[in-house]
Amino acid sequence: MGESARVPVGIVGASGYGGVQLVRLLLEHPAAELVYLGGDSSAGQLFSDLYPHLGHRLNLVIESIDLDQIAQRCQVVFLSLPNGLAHRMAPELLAKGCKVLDLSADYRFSSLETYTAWYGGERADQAVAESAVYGLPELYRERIADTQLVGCPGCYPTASLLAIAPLLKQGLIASESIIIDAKSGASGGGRQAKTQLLLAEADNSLGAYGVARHRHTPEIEQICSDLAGHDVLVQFTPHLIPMVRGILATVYATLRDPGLTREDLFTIYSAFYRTAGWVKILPGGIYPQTKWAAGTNLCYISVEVDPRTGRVIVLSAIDNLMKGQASQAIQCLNILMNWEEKLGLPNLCFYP
Ligand SMILES: NC(=O)C1=CN([C@@H]2O[C@H](COP(=O)(O)OP(=O)(O)OC[C@H]3O[C@@H](n4cnc5c(N)ncnc54)[C@H](OP(=O)(O)O)[C@@H]3O)[C@@H](O)[C@H]2O)C=CC1
Ligand SMILES: CC(=O)N[C@@H](CCC(=O)OP(=O)(O)O)C(=O)O
Repeated sequence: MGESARVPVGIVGASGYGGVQLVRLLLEHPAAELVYLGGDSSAGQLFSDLYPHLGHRLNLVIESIDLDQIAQRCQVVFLSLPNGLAHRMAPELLAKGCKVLDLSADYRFSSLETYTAWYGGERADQAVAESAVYGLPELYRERIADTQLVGCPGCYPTASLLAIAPLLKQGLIASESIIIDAKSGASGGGRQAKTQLLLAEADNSLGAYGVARHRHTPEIEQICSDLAGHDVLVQFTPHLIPMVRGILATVYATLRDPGLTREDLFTIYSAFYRTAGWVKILPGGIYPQTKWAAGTNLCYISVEVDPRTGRVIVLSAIDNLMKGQASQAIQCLNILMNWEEKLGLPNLCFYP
């Protein structure tokens, strides 16, 4: 593909953790050209002053937000902002012809009533929200290819939904029995200063948070309900673990047929994800480690059965900043633009 054929792309919220991952990936992307970086408190600064290790590749200044300017210069815009901001920008960018990929929660919900019940704020863009497609390619690839607005999933929902989708889609579990126990590294909380994410608070410790009320619960439930064809509630408990990157979700559910074996489920999962190059189903007895996914767009899954309890146990590991956020958004970009889905996406972890 020639240099002139590259599609101009911008990132609003470039200084954050999602932003810098997008920058890193787009600099290596053969079909996209990074032409615009936007921000708030970082506006006016050279991106390389914030992230000097990328200075040899990038000489862009972070600009304050001017939607006219962005739409004139960019064909595709990533919004990597705190929740509650994208909905003030996306409708205008869409009206001006841009394709938009929102990494926040603003466009993950088809019902704004659900969104505002969990996230608060006022919304008047129900029609735009309904036009958005949930950006989990393994489940909604065809719809992503056909939209102008992608609501990219949260990190815990990505790990959890990939773990549970084959079971729900094929009616293999009692849908009211789903329990998700998940652990995340501290980068899940973003780059802004938060006391609980200080090294002295988070190191040498493991604790749950958001118990029975985390905002990813309704997001997981929305997609589970879509897969099952009826309303599904889940029990979801996240934990903060003293590491930087990675999520491990352990999902428990009761099998409708307690005679199903680990080998049966390995076959079912392998078939379900046969066209999904980023989901790796591990052979029996091998359980995923978060570090295997670090820096990649991969999701490692293993499925186990406990014949004593009749439960299935699914383990799912991703990098929260990659498959859980930025690289999944690039995967969606590739689909949206009708490019090869693997363009610009790393598939080898950087740990030994
Ligand atoms: N971290 C993760 O693992 C995941 C995060 N997400 C979601 O992705 C989004 C981005 O997350 P993350 O990168 O972690 O967040 P960060 O806190 O690291 O970054 C937030 C970015 O938003 C910018 N920003 C804040 N307010 C404004 C504003 N008023 N106008 C323009 N820019 C603004 C900041 O710019 P400046 O520095 O210039 O003020 C910064 O670049 C969030 O919605 C998050 O919930 C989704 C999946 C995983
Ligand atoms: C460790 C940590 O704090 N994780 C974040 C994950 C946030 C995320 O994935 O983003 P959205 O808010 O866009 O859904 C949390 O639990 O809120």
